[in-house]
Amino acid sequence: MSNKITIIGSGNIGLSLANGLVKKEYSKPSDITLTRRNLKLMSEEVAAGFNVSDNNIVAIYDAAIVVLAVLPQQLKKVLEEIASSIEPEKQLIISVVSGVTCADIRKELGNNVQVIRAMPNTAIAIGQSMTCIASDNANEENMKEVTALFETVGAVVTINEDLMTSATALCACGIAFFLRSIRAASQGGVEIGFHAHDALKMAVQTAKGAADLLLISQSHPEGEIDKVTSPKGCTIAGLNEMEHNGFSSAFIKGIKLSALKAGGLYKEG
Ligand SMILES: NC(=O)C1=CN([C@@H]2O[C@H](COP(=O)(O)OP(=O)(O)OC[C@H]3O[C@@H](n4cnc5c(N)ncnc54)[C@H](O)[C@@H]3O)[C@@H](O)[C@H]2O)C=CC1
Ligand SMILES: O=C(O)[C@@H]1CCC=N1
Repeated sequence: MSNKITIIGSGNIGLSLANGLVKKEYSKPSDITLTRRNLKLMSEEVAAGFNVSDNNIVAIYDAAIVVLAVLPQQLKKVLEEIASSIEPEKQLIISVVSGVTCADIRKELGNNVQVIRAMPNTAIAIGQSMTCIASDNANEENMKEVTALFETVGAVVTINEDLMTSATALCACGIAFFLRSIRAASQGGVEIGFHAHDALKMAVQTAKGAADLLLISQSHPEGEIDKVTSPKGCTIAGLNEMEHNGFSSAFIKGIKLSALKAGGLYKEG
């Protein structure tokens, strides 16, 4: 397989992916082509050594991997544009577009094209993504290649394609949910006496410590919570107050709604 990658759609996730692959030395910037309709917005990427193009057909010409990273409502136009230029025996499609199945993509690109769906999150830019991948027709070699690609920029789990919208909600949207909870913690910190900058730093490190406790010790959140909640103590008082106000319930409901929405985006237009 050649090492050329073309990313169609250089927005938030397309650029995060490109930057992550370069940062972790999976690719050189010169092996990645980024496409966007308005190239005036790509001066930073040009300076970083990426190839840029506003012509998707030219941009995929010698790519081994074509990554689709446009919005669901922008995808049909892109697929129609590149359909006759894709070379199924030489090129693999990776789609990070939410709510669009491998079969939907093959409907436009042809049945012999191998398509792998990937759902990363924006932490891919710093090599810390949780990426779920799925395919209904890719061969083992391509699945291994794509697993290796995403493993250089975070953790990878292979799932059934019908769980892809759930993965979108839990992992891709999830970045925003955890960020908002860190922001809320820092706002609480300001109310109890810290300057905003210090409160945010303290909240971020505390969140990182909580995540690392689970990752490194392989423990369960409730087991770790039990270690913090002293009898009649201040932690259980705060935690129960949050639960009385629907903390877990709000999180669960948000994830369920995001999953519903993620599944419907392509059809809604
Ligand atoms: N932002 C995120 O955290 C994640 C997004 N996704 C998925 O990735 C896709 C992109 O999302 P974002 O990056 O957030 O959106 P975005 O709006 O930031 O990026 C889309 C990019 O595609 C470009 N574009 C539109 N039409 C084009 C065309 N015909 N040719 C070339 N470029 C074109 C736009 O100019 C824009 O730069 C969506 O389908 C989304 O569901 C998946 C995982 C995480
Ligand atoms: O909000 C969205 O629709 C995209 C998909 C997952 C993360 N961002």
